[in-house]
Amino acid sequence: MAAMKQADLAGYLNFPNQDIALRCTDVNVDYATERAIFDCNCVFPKNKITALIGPSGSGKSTLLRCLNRMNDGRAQVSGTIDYEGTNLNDQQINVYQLRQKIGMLFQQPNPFARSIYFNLAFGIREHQAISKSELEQRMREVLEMVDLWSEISGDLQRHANHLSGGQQQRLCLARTLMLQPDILLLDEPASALDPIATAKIEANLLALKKDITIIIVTHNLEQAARISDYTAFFYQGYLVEYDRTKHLFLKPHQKLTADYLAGNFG
Ligand SMILES: Nc1ncnc2c1ncn2[C@@H]1O[C@H](COP(=O)(O)OP(=O)(O)OP(=O)(O)O)[C@@H](O)[C@H]1O
Repeated sequence: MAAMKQADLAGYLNFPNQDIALRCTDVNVDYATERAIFDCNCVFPKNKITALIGPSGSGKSTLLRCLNRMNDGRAQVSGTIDYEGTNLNDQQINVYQLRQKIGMLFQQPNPFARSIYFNLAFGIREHQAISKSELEQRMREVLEMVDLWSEISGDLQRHANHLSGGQQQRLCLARTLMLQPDILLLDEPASALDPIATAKIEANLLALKKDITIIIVTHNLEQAARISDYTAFFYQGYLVEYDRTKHLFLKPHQKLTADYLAGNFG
């Protein structure tokens, strides 16, 4: 299989830099025993939601993890990942600072086993000097963004483990937002949640994209169709097709994409 033809991608790769949050050029990722991403060229437009879809093992999470250096120590990444004129694959990059700007949310909610207050305060206090009143103002703002403020009646001392799974995931989202990221990477953030909790996370993401670029790995094709602006379809480590979501879902160019969307394999 060959990587998606440059001609098919040309329109997107030519997006002007000011509209692009991240641009991958010739990215390859090697684990000790296998290559997981082959010659990936793609862009992630600013203030849009891009979904990464594809069958299990197609490389979606591997590529996502390249975008904030989560593959360090586990895989060899080559190629360029341009973020604001810097190659974030450059070993000189301060990864700690990078992850403030490019935050990540995982499949399982993973709050610290402490209060909501601690969860929200911890990261930002590590990164910057902030007064108590500013801190608490920002806590309220992010909890409102994820619709948790009213649900917890403003009780920041409540233990995070006493929240429902969906509330814990929204708390983790709020924790990431405390650092005011430019980009959010989400690896199946709703797959452990029920439909109501999933709908709340999706509504949060749609509201957040006015300020933040969002890249989401999802197995849920309906979710990708509902919330994303662009979709990238991966198969066996290759980017097979990338397009506006409605085009890719309604009129895929590649037979492989059409077969996957039709449920012929997965
Ligand atoms: N830490 C690792 N060490 C070695 N190989 C790995 C590692 N993580 C992933 N792989 C391999 O890389 C390939 C891509 O895996 P990846 O998890 O990126 O796929 P995926 O599309 O996200 O799959 P899923 O949808 O099941 O999460 C697979 O063949 C997988 O076995």
